[in-house]
Amino acid sequence: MVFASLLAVSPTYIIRLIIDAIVQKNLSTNSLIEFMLSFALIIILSYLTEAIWTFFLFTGSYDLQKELRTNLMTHFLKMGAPFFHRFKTGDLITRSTDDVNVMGMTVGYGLMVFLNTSLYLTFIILMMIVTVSWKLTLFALLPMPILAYFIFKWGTQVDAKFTEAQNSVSEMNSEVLEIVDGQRVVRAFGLEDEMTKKFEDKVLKSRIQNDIVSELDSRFMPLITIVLAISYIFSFGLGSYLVAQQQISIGAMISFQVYLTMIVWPMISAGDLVNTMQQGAASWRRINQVLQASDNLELPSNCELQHIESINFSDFHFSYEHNGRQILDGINLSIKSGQVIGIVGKTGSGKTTLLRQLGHRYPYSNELPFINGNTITSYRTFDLRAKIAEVPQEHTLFSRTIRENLLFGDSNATDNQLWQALKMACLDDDIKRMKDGLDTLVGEKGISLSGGQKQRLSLARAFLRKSEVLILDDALSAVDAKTEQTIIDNLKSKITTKISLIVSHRLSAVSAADLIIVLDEGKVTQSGSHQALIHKPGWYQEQYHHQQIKEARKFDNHH
Ligand SMILES: Nc1ncnc2c1ncn2[C@@H]1O[C@H](COP(=O)(O)OP(=O)(O)OP(=O)(O)O)[C@@H](O)[C@H]1O
Repeated sequence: MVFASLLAVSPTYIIRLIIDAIVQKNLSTNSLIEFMLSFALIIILSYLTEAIWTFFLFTGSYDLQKELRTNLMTHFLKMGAPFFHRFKTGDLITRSTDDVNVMGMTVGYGLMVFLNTSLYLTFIILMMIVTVSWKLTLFALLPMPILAYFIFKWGTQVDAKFTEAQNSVSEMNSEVLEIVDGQRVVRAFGLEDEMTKKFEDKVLKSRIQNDIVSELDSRFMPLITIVLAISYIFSFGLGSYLVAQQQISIGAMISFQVYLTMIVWPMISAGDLVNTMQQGAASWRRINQVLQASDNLELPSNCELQHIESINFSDFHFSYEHNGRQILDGINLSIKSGQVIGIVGKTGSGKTTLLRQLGHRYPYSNELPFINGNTITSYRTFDLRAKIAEVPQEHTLFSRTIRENLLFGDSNATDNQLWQALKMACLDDDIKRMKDGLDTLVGEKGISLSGGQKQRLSLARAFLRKSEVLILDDALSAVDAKTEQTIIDNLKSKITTKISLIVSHRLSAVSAADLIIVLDEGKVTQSGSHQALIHKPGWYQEQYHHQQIKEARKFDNHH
């Protein structure tokens, strides 16, 4: 790098030697050829040294990008729900792509410009002082502090404005994801124009923010040109005077002007560098903000959880936000190994929340659930999650084959085991009918499967997990009553899971449970077996009659 900068400033010195030789009339053909050959050698060496160090610098920048992206992904995979409430998906995508690119640019291009500019400038100024005149150099550099002042002033503004611009890109990306994700609803409700308008507003906002950054950026170059023009005038005046006074040669004076011309590029780069560095600082803060963010679920406990024998909730309260509305309000529930528990109740009564908190999805409020008589937090979170298989309301399927989706449940499962799980979830016949069988691609989020098929695939995946606790959160809502019954029977007879928790709006799904609890506004209002509950006045009985009438009507309509 030092060598490259030295090479870059040396041709001007050769020019000076040639001019002085011409003026002194002692330029021989041989020395002219020597000068020319030196020029050629310098050009070749300059090319080689620059190419080599630029390559290494940019390789380093790509390494940094790789490292950052891997760190971000590892962090995302460790984080729980509160983290994803704080950062939207579009925002996380922007930070792991755009901001990482800016960081790479800062380290690669920025460092290159920084080293190049500072070394190059130092050498040019040294050459001005040593080979021409320190007085002339000082005089020529007098206007530079003005430049430094403005570069610093505008540079700090770039940081703030670029952060805003990146935030607006994050917002825009989140909007794209949401619209693409919900495009069916958008079309079904005829909201295309409205959504387009909303999106245009976001794009416009992002554009305005980026325009502000560009406007700040565009101020640097004209200022540098003006400051350098002043330097030219100063140095030309004093330079001519020094030549007239015979203090410096004409060659020295001309080479000084060439040095000044050479300063233009590093000065412009310096302006650009400030801009790049400020953008890099803003992006680094945005990346670091995500890397430092926690979901507040990390616990110091190190106790190994070997088996789950019992689960207890004792006067358990919970709210999502600190001091927020009580979602679970004094739950008492004892579950023993071998039991199937049904959880029913009005929508929004806290069923999903209760199941989530069994897996420590959100930070606990005050009380903690107990596993085997010990507080849940005394066990390693990893162990706890490994023992629980969950089929949530909103199933997640990956844009891969049916086989690959199933293997998420157990990566070592044989095809035979996959078929067994599919059979238990009553999906085997559907898959057999598909041309590619287990190798059928399910499309993004399982788009090529029906609602019921998606549910049953998630179910089969959970069956493969060989967990000790199986949670079905309204996981059978999209299958017909007969299939539902077969699945529930399989669950009771064929699956080795010790504890099953079934949330359902259809009472038939929980009728075979050992214990059913009815939740209402976070409280257990009724509990008992299906038989006991249908004979007790209350929500369960009302719901049972209501659903029976509905089933009877459906039956009549069919016949
Ligand atoms: N992540 C969350 N942050 C804040 N509040 C939430 C969150 N999830 C659910 N809630 C609130 O908690 C309450 C209980 O929701 P929950 O999903 O547990 O009910 P549910 O009984 O499972 O409902 P459904 O039968 O409709 O699925 C609701 O009022 C809901 O608005």
